Amino acid sequence: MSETARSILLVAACALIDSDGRILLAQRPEGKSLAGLWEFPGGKVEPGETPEESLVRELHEELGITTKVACLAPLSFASHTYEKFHLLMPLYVCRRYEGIAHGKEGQALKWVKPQALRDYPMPPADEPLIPILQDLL
Ligand SMILES: Nc1nc2c([nH]c(=O)n2[C@H]2C[C@H](O)[C@@H](COP(=O)(O)OP(=O)(O)OP(=O)(O)O)O2)c(=O)[nH]1
Repeated sequence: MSETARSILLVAACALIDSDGRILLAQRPEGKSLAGLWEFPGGKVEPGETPEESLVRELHEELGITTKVACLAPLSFASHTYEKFHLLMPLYVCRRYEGIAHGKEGQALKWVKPQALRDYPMPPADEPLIPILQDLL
């Protein structure tokens, strides 16, 4: 391994879609890395979890909504080198869930039309995912 070798960080993320075809973005809070940027809900996959199980858990913890592994459809992934790690982030689409999303950890949320995604600054890893979502929706 070279001196600059980074470990891979596996993060599962979700494009939650509402009945108007809008996508839910969450703002990263102050004090965290990439603070203020808008991201897809999700988080690190913990040991012993599948990415899908991790997302079902995170969506409940972060947004208070309930969904199922079977309601998560893989769409694409991000693969991006950050300074401290290499992010590998599968992106799922979820259209079937119960409850009303609210920022349970104090984070701002926004339902965004696909054409307006570029109005919300996102982490660099997410950039290539935008046209994929715009094509889908
Ligand atoms: N959930 C999510 N994370 C993303 C996206 N894009 C992106 O680069 N990330 C990065 C930010 C974090 O480094 C990591 C997700 O970590 P996390 O949400 O579980 O944990 P965290 O923010 O508390 O982590 P940290 O930065 O405090 O270490 O993935 C995205 O669209 N959604």
